[in-house]
Amino acid sequence: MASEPARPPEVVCRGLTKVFGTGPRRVEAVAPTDLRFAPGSTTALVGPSGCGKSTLLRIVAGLEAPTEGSVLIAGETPRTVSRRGALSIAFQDPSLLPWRSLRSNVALARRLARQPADPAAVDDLIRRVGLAGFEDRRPAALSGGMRQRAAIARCLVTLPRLLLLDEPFGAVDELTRRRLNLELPRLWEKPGATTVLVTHSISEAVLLSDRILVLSARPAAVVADIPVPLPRPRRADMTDSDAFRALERRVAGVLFGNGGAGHSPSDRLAAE
Ligand SMILES: Nc1ncnc2c1ncn2[C@@H]1O[C@H](COP(=O)(O)OP(=O)(O)OP(=O)(O)O)[C@@H](O)[C@H]1O
Repeated sequence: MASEPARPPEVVCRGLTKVFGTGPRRVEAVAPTDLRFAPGSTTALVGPSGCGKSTLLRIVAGLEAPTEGSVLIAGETPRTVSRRGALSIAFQDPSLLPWRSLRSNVALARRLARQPADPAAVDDLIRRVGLAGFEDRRPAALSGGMRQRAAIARCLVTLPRLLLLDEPFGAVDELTRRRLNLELPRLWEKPGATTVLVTHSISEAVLLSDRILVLSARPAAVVADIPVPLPRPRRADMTDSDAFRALERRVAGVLFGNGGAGHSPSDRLAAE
């Protein structure tokens, strides 16, 4: 990649709240919340379905205004950081432009971030996500797992300092998901981005993160802040270790309130 990336930022959220609608349609999505994400760390947000995880992530991304409170990314607003491509967000639905090739979809991210074209960086990233040879294919000619890789490549091509991932591997089968969980984090861990990830999978949260924030049912509030002191890079065999299993049980215990008994760690968090 051409230029040396800047240091990953600290993210500070103060007194965030989010209320949608008014009167009978009023939905309180985020309770007053203070959050701090350390530079270069990966934090997973887990919580019951509909609790406000995506809303929180969208506020950090500047896509949604908080009702109250503020987000500062190394002292700047999300919009300022986003405008120069230093913040990227990936959604469960990769939303690639269907009429453009894979290469053109990835290259477009740099143009939108007003960064100079860098065809070599685009092709390098496509190769690193395992899609070499598919550069000229349109999204419809790629599998679901390939589209998710493409979306990650599109996110990373601007060298974001803050990476926000909303269920980025949610739409692929379990086997592909496990492979992507092991392969793709290396791409953003090496250059060092501050990363916040929303996931429904407890084992994915443990595998990917340095810290897991467990959120309550709506409105989202942090009910547990759990460090994940497993060495990096994470490897497939770690998921069988006692330390890994103990972390899964701890997260499940907070989520399900019974020590995690009766729930497999890969349970989708469907409780409302
Ligand atoms: N634009 C909106 N207008 C009104 N209500 C909204 C809007 N966006 C989200 N909500 C509501 O806010 C609440 C939190 O939604 P959010 O998508 O943040 O939850 P989530 O935890 O990410 O859910 P899931 O785990 O199912 O993806 C939900 O009740 C949702 O219906």
